Amino acid sequence: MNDVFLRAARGEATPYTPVWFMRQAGRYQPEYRKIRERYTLPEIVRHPEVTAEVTRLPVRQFGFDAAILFADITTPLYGMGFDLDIVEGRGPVIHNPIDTAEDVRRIHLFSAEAHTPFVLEAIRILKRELEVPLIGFAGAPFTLASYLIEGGPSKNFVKVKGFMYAEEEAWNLLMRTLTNAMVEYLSAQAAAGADALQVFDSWVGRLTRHDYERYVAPHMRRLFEALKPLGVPVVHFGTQTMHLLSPMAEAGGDVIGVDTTTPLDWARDRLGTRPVQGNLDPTLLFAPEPVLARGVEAVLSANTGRPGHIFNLGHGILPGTPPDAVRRAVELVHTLSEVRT
Ligand SMILES: Cc1c2[nH]c(c1CCC(=O)O)Cc1[nH]c(c(CCC(=O)O)c1C)Cc1[nH]c(c(CCC(=O)O)c1C)Cc1[nH]c(c(C)c1CCC(=O)O)C2
Repeated sequence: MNDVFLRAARGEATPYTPVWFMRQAGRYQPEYRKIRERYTLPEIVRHPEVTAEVTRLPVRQFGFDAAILFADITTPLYGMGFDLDIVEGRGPVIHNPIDTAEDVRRIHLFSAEAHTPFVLEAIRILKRELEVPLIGFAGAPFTLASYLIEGGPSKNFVKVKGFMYAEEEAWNLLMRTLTNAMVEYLSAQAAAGADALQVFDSWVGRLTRHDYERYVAPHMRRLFEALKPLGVPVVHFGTQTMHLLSPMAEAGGDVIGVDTTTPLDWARDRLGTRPVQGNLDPTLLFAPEPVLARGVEAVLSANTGRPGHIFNLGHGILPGTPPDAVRRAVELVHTLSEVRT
């Protein structure tokens, strides 16, 4: 197996910089769009063979050094009693959002075996066939709570923050409930064979540092503490989180995911030897080749040759990204990083 990704995640020196992209499987691929003509996203996830095929596709096509399990951060929410749809171009929409403390108490206890057996089966299939490490993942409690309380994607996060400020006790119960569910979900993924895990706290950067420390950090600390015995590296990722780098790193995660707005060298200087993942601007994949090459080079040099760098985008691949640019970006990371080490 190609274990360059896992070595970098442990902070070890590697012959070249490993690369994978968040949302590397998706609508920018004609092959994925073809599968989507027959299945909706939740249907793909409920068919382990189809999930395995969609997960493998970008690895085979573009030479990524890791695969990420095809699912969504909303996948475990159905079993917890939420009724939701994923609306194209918009994101998850919850038909029975959380409004009151009473709604929090009604959330069902999550069981990975009972509610997401198809996810575990897809992992087992993939582990038999993949030649690169498989990354399992889950949404972080704050990001999940933001969908559950807002009822869908949000711009200003007024409802979720309003609930957090006004109903602190119910908020903490919700965060504890989501933390326990995600520990159960991620532990089951690791037991099924996932080689690494990523926790997506995509929207946490919209909190002030003070609010993060009060309302989120204690739960994140408990989450990462509970994942430690699994013995697999865990990536902790958020976007627009430059002001949260220290408290997020302190909360946990073996690798810190750095988004586009946080300079990688600045992050590395503050994280010491802790491995980092990131942070090419996803829009550079729409740029002329020399501009893309310059962008890749800039990310590699911001890392200043230190071990423990996993190349990624600063956030997910955008719809409409040309597949050839993805292929070229992977090649550039491999060839340019090989020269430097
Ligand atoms: C916030 C979030 C979600 N989902 C996810 C996050 C965290 C990462 C991030 O911040 O980008 C995580 C996610 N979603 C998906 C994956 C699969 C694996 C991979 O990275 O290749 C992963 C890791 C599949 C998906 N999840 C979704 C798609 C879109 C495709 C489709 O409908 O086929 C895919 C491939 C739907 C989804 N699901 C969500 C959104 C905002 C959307 C996009 C809506 C749209 O643009 O139509 C919620």
